[in-house]
Amino acid sequence: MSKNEIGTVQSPTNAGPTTTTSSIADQLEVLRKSLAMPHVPYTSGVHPVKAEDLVVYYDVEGEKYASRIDLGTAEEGDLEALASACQQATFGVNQADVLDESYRKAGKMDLTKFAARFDVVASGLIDNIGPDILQGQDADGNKKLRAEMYKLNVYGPGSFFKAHKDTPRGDNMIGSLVVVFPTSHTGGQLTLEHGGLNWTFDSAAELADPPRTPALAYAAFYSDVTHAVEPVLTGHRVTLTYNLFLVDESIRPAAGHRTIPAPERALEETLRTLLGDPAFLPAGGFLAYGLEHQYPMPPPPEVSWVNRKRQVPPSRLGPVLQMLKGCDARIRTVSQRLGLATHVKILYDSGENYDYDDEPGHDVLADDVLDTADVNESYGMSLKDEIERMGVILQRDSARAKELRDKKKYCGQDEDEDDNGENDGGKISPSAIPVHWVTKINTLNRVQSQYIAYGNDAAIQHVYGNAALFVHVPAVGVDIRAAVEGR
Ligand SMILES: O=C(O)CCC(=O)C(=O)O
Ligand SMILES: [Fe+2]
Repeated sequence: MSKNEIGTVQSPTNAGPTTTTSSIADQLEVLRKSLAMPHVPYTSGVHPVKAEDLVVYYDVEGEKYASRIDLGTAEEGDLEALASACQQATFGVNQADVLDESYRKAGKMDLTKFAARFDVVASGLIDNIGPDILQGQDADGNKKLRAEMYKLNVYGPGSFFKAHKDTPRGDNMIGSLVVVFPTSHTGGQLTLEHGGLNWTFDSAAELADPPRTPALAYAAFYSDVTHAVEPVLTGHRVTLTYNLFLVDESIRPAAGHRTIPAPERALEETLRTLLGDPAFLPAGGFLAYGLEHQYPMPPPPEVSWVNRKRQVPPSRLGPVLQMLKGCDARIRTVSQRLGLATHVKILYDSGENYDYDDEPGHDVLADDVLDTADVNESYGMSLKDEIERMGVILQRDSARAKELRDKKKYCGQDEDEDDNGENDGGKISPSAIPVHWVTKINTLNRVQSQYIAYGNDAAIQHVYGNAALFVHVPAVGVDIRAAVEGR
């Protein structure tokens, strides 16, 4: 089954904005209807994990050493051993733990008795369920979902848990998460009820068909959802349960109380000064930085054609921005604090594949690796023109022009003293974006694409680009600059 998302499974039959809502009353009605949309108060699915995530170490009463079970490969005998190391599960009634096998029949292990290798954060599960459970509450970056492991449970044949709501453990508890290991069993479905609607999550069936190991089944639901575990018919159903909390990041002593290290402070101060200077990029532009660290770079994107239009997928460089390290990360952190957007982009020199004197190129900035597979110079296409068409042209500041001059010298090309590389013989487009290169671009994060070059024979050649960090500086007068200037 594909992931079942809160709020998206049931489609509204009686709601949806109308096109001719003229009065406030009409608008309020639309609002009401949208609030009355049936809402699915849980999210569930199957989550792939690493094989070692299925290992659990556990205590056995009277034994000095822990036992180990691999729940990806465990056989009945192994599972029976785990079950017999459990205590009888209780449930909460009026703040007391009650043992009643007519209400709940299952084995439990407290946190002090076992260690599970599965990590709800590192496995990505918490990130997977987060958006469904948070429903945009994290939009301002302040709210986060935190999962606290609670118990390990074993439901052998005939085990069940009748309908209940979980005992809230703290004001900020928002729900529960159940993770079901892929041990072979039937029955043990989780049934859920909320607002008069019912759902069933058959984790055993989800895990078995098609068999997807190593994987875990999971269900996360809000605290006000009544739920039950149907009787297990065969085999053992082994689960980890977690309490889910909504934590307010803004009151954590994180960013606010962090002592800003001197290099970061210095960077921030300089940037502020620059932004406050009306002569600095008055019409806006970029501050550009060579990347200090290496990151995984994507291959050229899969471009498709629909109705003769090139369909370029969204840039895959966004994730790199989340992984920046060291100095690269510092640039982004500081820029972000000043309200400036940072991007990882690819810089191409559109003249790089040519003798520079014949075809002086431009610096071309692209949002992703370029797909030049359709460029065939023997059909009269020019790689240079195509690159310039696929990106935006940047001006070359004096630092960049010098760098190119040095490179040319190094490569043994004739150097024209008058050509400072900046204006490419006056041919640079007036719309070229001004850039200040703060640190030199390098080839640590090089990307390559193929094209067909025209020579004596048409031949496959490569075109290279290099990733760098670009901080967008708005024009003087834009709010961000005004705000920064005012400090
Ligand atoms: O195992 C499940 O699916 C749910 C367990 C449960 O409801 C609980 O432990 O409170
Ligand atoms: Fe429960």
